[in-house]
Amino acid sequence: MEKMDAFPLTVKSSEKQETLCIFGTGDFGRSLGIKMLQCGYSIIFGSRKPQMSNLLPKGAEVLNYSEAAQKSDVIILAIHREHYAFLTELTEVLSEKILVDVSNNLKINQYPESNAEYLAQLVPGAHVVKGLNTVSAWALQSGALDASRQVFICGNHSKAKQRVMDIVRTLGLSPLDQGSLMAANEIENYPLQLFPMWKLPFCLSTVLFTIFFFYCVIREVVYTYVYKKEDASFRMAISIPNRVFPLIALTLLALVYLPGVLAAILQLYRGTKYHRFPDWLDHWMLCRKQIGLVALGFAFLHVFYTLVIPIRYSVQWKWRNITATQVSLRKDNPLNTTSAWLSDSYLALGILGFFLFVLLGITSLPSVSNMVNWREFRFVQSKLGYLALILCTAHTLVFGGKKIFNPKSLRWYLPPTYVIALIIPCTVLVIKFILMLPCINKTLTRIRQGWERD
Ligand SMILES: Cc1cc2nc3c(=O)[nH]c(=O)nc-3n(C[C@H](O)[C@H](O)[C@H](O)COP(=O)(O)OP(=O)(O)OC[C@H]3O[C@@H](n4cnc5c(N)ncnc54)[C@H](O)[C@@H]3O)c2cc1C
Ligand SMILES: NC(=O)C1=CN([C@@H]2O[C@H](COP(=O)(O)OP(=O)(O)OC[C@H]3O[C@@H](n4cnc5c(N)ncnc54)[C@H](OP(=O)(O)O)[C@@H]3O)[C@@H](O)[C@H]2O)C=CC1
Ligand code: HEM
Ligand SMILES: [Fe+3]
Repeated sequence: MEKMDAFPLTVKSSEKQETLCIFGTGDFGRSLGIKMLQCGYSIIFGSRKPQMSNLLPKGAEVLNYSEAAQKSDVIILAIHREHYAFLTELTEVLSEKILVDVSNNLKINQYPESNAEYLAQLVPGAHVVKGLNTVSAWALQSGALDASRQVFICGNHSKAKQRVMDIVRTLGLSPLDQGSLMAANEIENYPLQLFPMWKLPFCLSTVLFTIFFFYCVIREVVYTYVYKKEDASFRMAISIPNRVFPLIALTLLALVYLPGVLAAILQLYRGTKYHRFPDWLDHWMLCRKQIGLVALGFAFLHVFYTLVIPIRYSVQWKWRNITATQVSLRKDNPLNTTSAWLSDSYLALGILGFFLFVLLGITSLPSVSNMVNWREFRFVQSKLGYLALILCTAHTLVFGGKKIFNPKSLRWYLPPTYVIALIIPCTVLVIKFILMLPCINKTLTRIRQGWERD
């Protein structure tokens, strides 16, 4: 029985002794060679100085470029684009071979054409396939492929592409076919991007934080010092952040839903949905998820900063003083039911708004969004998202209460932060409300179904 089990295995592994050729004995060539040897391929390196090459994996053969190329019909070029020129001398040997371009550049759009297209021009007889540029030499060697196992592949020759995708799969990675060599440019730019969708929300919150932090310092620390000669600088640790964080959370949440209403206005104005949106609106629409998640982060900060209010020394000191004063003056202080109602309502609105906010965050996790269909996802993201925006806006409105319109709350003409926090959310909600009026909504729906004015 044992022999029967072992038999098919040996056949399979001997079948797999496919020979692959790697040009270049640098970091990437070596790491790839080791990985491929481990996966059962036999490897032949091509090098300028085959005798000089040490540090190469055991079991690999090293020849000069032209000899190595003859040994295999798949050649992986682990060479920088700048050094491709010598390949023109090898056109004859390389004709009809599969050339895998793994190269990256230092900058986005560094050259007019992609490296892979340049290679295809240099060696017209070969089948060029782009791929593997998104895995790092280090990750291949250490086996720590935690970041991403996806490998984008493109090429004009479909058999060549299939062959490379099989190799990628054997290495334990997941190939993703991106189409013809025209996609190479995008594949080469991909590893050069640093969180492109997170840039806007990140910059936006940094700018908002800086501006409003200083705004509050002026209103609450400098103003207090000038008029009351009191040092309120300790407010910079908790009180002021707890004005700025919710302000950013609410503003960013409104900015998630603002592009949707702007798009609707634009569609109504143009009377068609078949015109492209301007680039800025397009980009804004595409990073709404990221803006929303950053907003959620700030909402969490607000909630945690709010939780510690009762245990802060300055707050306890204030309460003790009020109590002591009341005792010494023998003044009693009956419960004001209206204040109790207002205070409880704004807290309840905040908690419910936060709950929906978190729900939105949870449904954006891939494992959750994969479980719901498109309609359900839109329902949560759009309807419940608006509800979250309404609740959070109401939370702030009720918290501000009558003070919002009271000129006494201005300090040096500067309104309190909650007034500023309400501007964009209220604008979005008012426009959304107008867009939902039956006559406007009907036209919008028709436009979105393809109807055109005139
Ligand atoms: C915490 C959090 C997490 C988030 N996670 C995600 C996420 O994972 N993924 C994500 O995409 N967004 C996410 N967002 C962003 C946001 O919730 C969604 O973009 C939301 O769908 C925007 O709602 P909207 O009503 O403005 O949608 P819009 O896309 O503006 O749509 C408005 C209405 O118009 C219709 N419509 C729009 N365009 C067309 C068209 N071309 N043709 C026909 N009908 C059209 C829609 O059906 C909809 O009824 C998240 C937000 C937050 C706060
Ligand atoms: N390092 C990484 O993590 C990754 C690298 N890549 C890509 O892989 C390719 C190789 O990268 P890497 O291994 O890091 O680079 P190295 O500089 O370490 O290696 C390049 C190799 O190219 C060969 N070569 C051929 N002609 C020349 C020449 N004229 N001048 C210099 N070298 C030449 C050399 O091999 P020999 O001496 O044997 O001839 C050299 O070792 C690049 O295109 C890179 O963008 C892609 C993904 C990740
Ligand atoms: C568990 C949920 C929440 C609780 C308990 C809560 C509680 C509070 C409290 C106590 C204040 C008053 C702070 C002060 O006295 O300085 C406040 C203010 C505020 N909250 Fe919340 N909140 C919650 C969720 C949210 C959410 C989700 C948002 C918006 C996205 C939000 C936006 C605001 C805003 C804008 C202010 C005004 C800040 C200022 O200018 O002083 N809150 N909240
Ligand atoms: Fe061919």
